[in-house]
Amino acid sequence: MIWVTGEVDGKKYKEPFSKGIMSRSLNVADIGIERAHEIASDIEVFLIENNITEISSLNLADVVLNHLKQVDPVIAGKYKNWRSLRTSKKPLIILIGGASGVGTSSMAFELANRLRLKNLISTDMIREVMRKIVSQELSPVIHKSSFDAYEAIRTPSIRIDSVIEGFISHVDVVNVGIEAIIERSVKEGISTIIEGVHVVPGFIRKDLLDNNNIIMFTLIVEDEEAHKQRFYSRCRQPWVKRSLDRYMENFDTIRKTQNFLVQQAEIHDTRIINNVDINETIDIMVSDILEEFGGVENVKQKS
Ligand SMILES: Nc1ncnc2c1ncn2[C@@H]1O[C@H](COP(=O)(O)OP(=O)(O)OP(=O)(O)O)[C@@H](O)[C@H]1O
Ligand SMILES: O=C(O)[C@@H](CO)OP(=O)(O)O
Repeated sequence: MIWVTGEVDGKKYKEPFSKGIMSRSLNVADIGIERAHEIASDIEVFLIENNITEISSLNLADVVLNHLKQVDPVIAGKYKNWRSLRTSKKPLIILIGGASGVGTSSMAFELANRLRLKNLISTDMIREVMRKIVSQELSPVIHKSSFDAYEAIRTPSIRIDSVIEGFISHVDVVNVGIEAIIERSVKEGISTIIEGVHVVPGFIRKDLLDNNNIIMFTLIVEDEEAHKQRFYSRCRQPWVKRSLDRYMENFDTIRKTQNFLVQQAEIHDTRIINNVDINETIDIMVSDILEEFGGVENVKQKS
């Protein structure tokens, strides 16, 4: 038996070496699960051949890194960035925005799984709480959806497009909750993913962005038909109660909000991902995160 020792919050731990745990950790570095299993097996063989029956997690990470440097320097760089990120004192805050139906919830869930992050918050849930606190009279827009909030605007529309006017008013209210979640996550030191239509480039307070490990992505579905299919696909899931008709009736305004999000992302230099292939979307986000916060070295894919 090989034992791995470590310390978390001042408490020492000792657990059996597990190839499964190591594979999941390697997979975060964008290695791919099959390759990760192979490398985990190689590491186990190395430990056995060197009669290592107990090793600290930090020394084990060095063993893995030295092995990866021989196997593939690009992967070694990604693993090094991931370790640097994992041991960072600052929590990682990931914000995933996108128009209704583009896949922010699904991608956030996949990313949380890949990065082994436990804190995942939907802006729809933040809005639901706010709807209980803020009355219809005080803020009619919060009681609507992002794409039909314009129907609740009381003040005369001063912008070119009332749909965007309504979207901005709606998001502005939910944004108070988003910033509160960011502040709490930073205060508690908990890495968090926040996802939903209310994550808009340029709407988050600059001091929050500048002082923390925060990265934002804007997901889109470029192709209109593919975007429509997302609503069909979601409504086929038995537990989904949201009616397909409502999204189809409002599809044009949903597309208008997507165009606005793209404009905002371009102005604020936010990564836009055309969310077509789940694995590609996740790989892009993981790669950006490792490069942005791994900090140790920029890892360029082999050409
Ligand atoms: N990259 C993808 N490829 C194929 N299907 C996807 C992809 N991403 C999401 N989907 C599917 O599209 C549907 C909508 O995804 P999801 O509910 O995550 O969208 P959303 O952006 O969270 O929507 P809303 O903001 O309205 O809740 C789901 O059925 C999901 O499985
Ligand atoms: O406001 C919206 O655009 C969507 C986002 O998920 O919420 P709902 O489906 O509740 O309208």
